[in-house]
Amino acid sequence: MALSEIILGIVCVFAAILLFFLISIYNNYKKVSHIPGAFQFFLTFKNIPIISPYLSFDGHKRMEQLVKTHGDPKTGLVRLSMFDRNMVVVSDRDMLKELLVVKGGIFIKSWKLYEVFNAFGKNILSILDGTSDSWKNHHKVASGAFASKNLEYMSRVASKSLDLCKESKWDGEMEKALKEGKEGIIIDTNADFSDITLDVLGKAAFGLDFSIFDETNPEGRIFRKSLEKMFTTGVILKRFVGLNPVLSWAFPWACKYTGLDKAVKVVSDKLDAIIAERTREVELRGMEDGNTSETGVEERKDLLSVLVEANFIQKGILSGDELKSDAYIFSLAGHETTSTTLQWVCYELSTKPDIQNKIREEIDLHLGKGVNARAPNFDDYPIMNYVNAVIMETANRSDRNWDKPLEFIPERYPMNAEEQLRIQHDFTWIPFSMGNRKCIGFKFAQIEAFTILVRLLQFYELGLDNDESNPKDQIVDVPGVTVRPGNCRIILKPRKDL
Ligand code: HEM
Repeated sequence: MALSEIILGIVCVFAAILLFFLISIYNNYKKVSHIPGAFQFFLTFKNIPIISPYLSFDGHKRMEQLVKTHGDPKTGLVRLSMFDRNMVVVSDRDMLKELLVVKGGIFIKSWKLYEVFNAFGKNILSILDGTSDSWKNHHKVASGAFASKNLEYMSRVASKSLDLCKESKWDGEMEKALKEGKEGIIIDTNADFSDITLDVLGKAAFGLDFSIFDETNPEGRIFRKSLEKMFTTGVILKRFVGLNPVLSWAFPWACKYTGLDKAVKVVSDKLDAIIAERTREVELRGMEDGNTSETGVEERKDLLSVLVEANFIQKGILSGDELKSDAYIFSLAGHETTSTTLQWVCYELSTKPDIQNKIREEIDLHLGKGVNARAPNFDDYPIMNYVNAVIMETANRSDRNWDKPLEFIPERYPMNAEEQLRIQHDFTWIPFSMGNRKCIGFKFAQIEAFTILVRLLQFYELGLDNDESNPKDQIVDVPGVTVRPGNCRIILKPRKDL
């Protein structure tokens, strides 16, 4: 075959692909042509010179900019073509209410997005229709699981997890740094908060020690590694191979080759064993309609145990496999999200010493200072409103609901727990979504972030090592399930006032 024929063949293939894309975009455009607002193209390639500003809207800042510059002037609506489907960006409070509450039964979730979470079958997150009996059953049982006894237990675990990271990692590094005349240590916020929140998750969600800060529980470590493989390799393979009409034949082979098969088996077997054990225990305790009989079996408070118990109280409306799938999704939904929130809070506080001092004053006032200080707990959460306002402010970025949205003003929130809760239900603050598909773990996440942050600030002052006036040293958005701060070097310094 002549070279010219090969080149012609390649050109034809590329032309066919391009034509396919253009037809897909046109077909998709027809579906949303009646919606106002700009129609933009979305690609995640960030570094294509000249065209990347028009093709990449991945970070939250870029998305905000897009809504502002190209959104429908009245509502902020923007339509994005994702080539194989459309995305409509909605940021208007009334519209969100319409979508998530009034017409929540019509706007069901997208199959393509949520199928990747069905490693063990459908679960509370991946059931598309929030009005279906199946979702209602999952929700009924899961709501019972996020009970105060679990949250109270989790906050004790969270405080200890911070201590464990401090003792096993930061203390040693700090001693060395101080000896060398440095004022503190630079921490890897992504790795360290990920470790802390994963430690919390293992203990408070499964009653398992993942052995993150020591080597004492090899079984826990294997489980954790397998879980992480499912979160990363598993989700990516399913999305780009398993659900790809052209490549799906290679999915079983890819699972075997990457070791995903083994990881899924480890997680599945362990969750089955825990669920069977906890079911036996609940039956032994004779739980029914919330009454506990005295049988001597100690009551467990981790999420999975409380989930099994809630299912028992609901007369077993979920099967063992459904419980397993919910447990898996709790671990996926509840890990990176909280870690990311903490990373952004630390970044904000490290650049705002006044707010950091104010938050610490509230902490010291309630928990004492120095050797007399006690660790935070569940009961402190509704009292320390400034800490919560700082966390809420970090997660808030909507100029359709707030004045000066890009300025960091925790004082914009009411300083009492009831009022803070009210604005979490009226669409002025929506990081956990709204309506019946609102994050079921929102209180778990808020109390966890609260506890870890308070404990951290009891020991340290936070500073930023980046020189933000240098464009090359600025914090960048790293997109993932959530957007985390990249290139962020937080300095921990021992508190001078202790
Ligand atoms: C800062 C931390 C968190 C944020 C910002 C967050 C945010 C969200 C959002 C926006 C949704 C709606 C997603 C969708 O419908 O596709 C959601 C759903 C969900 N979240 Fe969270 N979440 C956080 C922490 C947690 C934690 C700690 C857990 C569990 C331990 C959890 C469990 C869930 C579950 C099970 C759902 C599905 C609820 C349903 O569809 O009925 N989340 N979360």
